[in-house]
Amino acid sequence: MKTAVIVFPGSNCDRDIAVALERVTGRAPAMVWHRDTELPEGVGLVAVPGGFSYGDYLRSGAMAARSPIMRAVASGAERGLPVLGVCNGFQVLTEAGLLPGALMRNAGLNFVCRDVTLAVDNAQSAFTSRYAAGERVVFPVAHHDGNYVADADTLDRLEGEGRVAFRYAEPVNGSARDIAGVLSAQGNVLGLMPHPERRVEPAHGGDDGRRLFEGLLEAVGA
Ligand SMILES: NC(=O)CC[C@H](N)C(=O)O
Repeated sequence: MKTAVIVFPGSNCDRDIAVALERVTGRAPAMVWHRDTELPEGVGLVAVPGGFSYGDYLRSGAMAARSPIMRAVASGAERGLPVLGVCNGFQVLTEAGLLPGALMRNAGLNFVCRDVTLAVDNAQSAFTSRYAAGERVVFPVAHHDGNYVADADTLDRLEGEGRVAFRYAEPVNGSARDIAGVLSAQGNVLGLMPHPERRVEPAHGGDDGRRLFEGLLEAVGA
C-alpha cells in the first residue's frame, strides 16, 4: 500500500516512522513536505510524525497545524482516510481540530524519555485490532507536552464512545484519565503520544508497536 509521511521543519521522527512503514508494507512511503497542497495520488494512510515542528514555538504543533498540507490531510480524514499522528503528530492533529483536547506541559514539567507500559483500551479500532482489550504493551515516550487535557464532557464522551485507544498503565505526564491515545469520531484518526514506530523489531527492545501498523494495513485492505 502507498503511504505518506508529512514532514515539517523540525520533524525528527519522520525517518523512524518511514522505516516502520516500509518494514510493514514492503514499500517506502512518500515523504510529503508541509508546503505541498495535495497528498500523492492513491495514498491509503497518512502518518504525521513526531518531532519539534517549528521548534515548538507558540504551542507544540500549533504552527504545523496551519501548514498547507494539513488542509489536504483534514479533507482526507473527513473522507475516511486513516491518519496516524504520533507525539508531535498528535499535538498537530489536536491543533488542527482533527482530534479533541490539547497536549499541555507534562505535570512534572520535565521532558520524559523512557519506555512506558500502556494498556490497550479499545481493541476494535483499525489501529488496535491486533491487540487484546486490556493487553499491556510497552512503547517509548519522548516529550515535554504530553499531558492530555479536555473538559469533563469531552472526556466522558471519548470514553463512552470507545475513543480512548490506549491509556498509560503507570504515571507518565499527568494526562487526564491516563489517556495516551485518542480516536476521532469516525475512528480513522488516531493521535498517540508514545511511539509505536520505535518498537517494531527486537533490536528496539521489543516489537509491541509492529502490530499497530500491521492491524492498520489489514484494516485498509492492503
Ligand atoms: N518526540 C516528539 O514528538 C516531541 C513532541 C513535542 N515536541 C514535545 O516535546 O512535547
